[in-house]
Amino acid sequence: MVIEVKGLTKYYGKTKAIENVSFSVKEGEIVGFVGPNGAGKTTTIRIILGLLKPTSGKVYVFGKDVQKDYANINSQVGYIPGEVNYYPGVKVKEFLKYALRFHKDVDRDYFDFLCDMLKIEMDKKVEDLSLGNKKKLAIVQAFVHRPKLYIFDEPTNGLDPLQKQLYDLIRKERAERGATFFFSSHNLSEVQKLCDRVIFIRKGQLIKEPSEYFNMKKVRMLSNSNCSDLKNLANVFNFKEQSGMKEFYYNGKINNLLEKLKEYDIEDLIIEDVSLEEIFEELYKN
Ligand SMILES: Nc1ncnc2c1ncn2[C@@H]1O[C@H](COP(=O)(O)OP(=O)(O)OP(=O)(O)O)[C@@H](O)[C@H]1O
Repeated sequence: MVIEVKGLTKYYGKTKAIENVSFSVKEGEIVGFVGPNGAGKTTTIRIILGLLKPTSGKVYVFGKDVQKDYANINSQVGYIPGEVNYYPGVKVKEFLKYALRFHKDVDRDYFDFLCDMLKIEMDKKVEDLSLGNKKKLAIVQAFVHRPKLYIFDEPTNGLDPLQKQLYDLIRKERAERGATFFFSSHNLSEVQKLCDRVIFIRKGQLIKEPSEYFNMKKVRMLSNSNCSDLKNLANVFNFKEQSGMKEFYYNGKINNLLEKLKEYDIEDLIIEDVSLEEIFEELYKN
């Protein structure tokens, strides 16, 4: 395992931020960490990086305890924080020169490649950069030493054009070097495009086994039959009916559903995939 989080709990004074959070991330995986504002994503990420102490629980990165060994571990991690703040009065090129000094043996060709790809404007002052361009500097910082593990806290935050560039880089690093990625987002469609797996967090606790919802279908049918016993079919959720239009979610075997539907006189039927957003909303509602 590249990341192992075991029973993490963190209180800020009396405020409980996360409670008994456990999960792991394997080598070469791209894992999304998704939850609404205040769910506990940043807290979890900061503990994984050794920047915050948990109230209880343990985190192992590359098999090492982050509380004891974070300096060693962090040299193999690329991190993009949620908020990027830089010293004012410095030019981009000066800042990057300084940032590179933290790493041994930086591959200059790869550095040039990153700066070209992201169209970094070397002669601008850091404080004059737009938020998107500041984030680009954070991306260069995170990727330049080609670490084995990347941890990002809301890396693109609604910055659409940047998202594509970042995702291209992520795919390249995984394909060429088997790198591992763990990143938080509240944008589910963003995560859906890229991740092998998503871990959901809400009010400081993981939502168990959300993957079972990934095959959820939305069924809409027009029928004047009385279909109210559909509510009792296994794996039917949120059955709603308005005049002849019936709508529900279904999470079971399609054959079982079709078998049941034969009992009704149906004028029209649509069975479609449900977006992660919608699944998420349904999960949260319940
Ligand atoms: N330094 C702090 N002191 C007190 N409470 C805090 C502190 N940092 C976070 N919290 C609280 O802990 C909870 C989890 O916050 P956290 O920032 O980890 O969530 P998040 O999922 O990253 O949210 P967001 O997406 O809004 O950044 C929230 O209730 C937040 O108000």
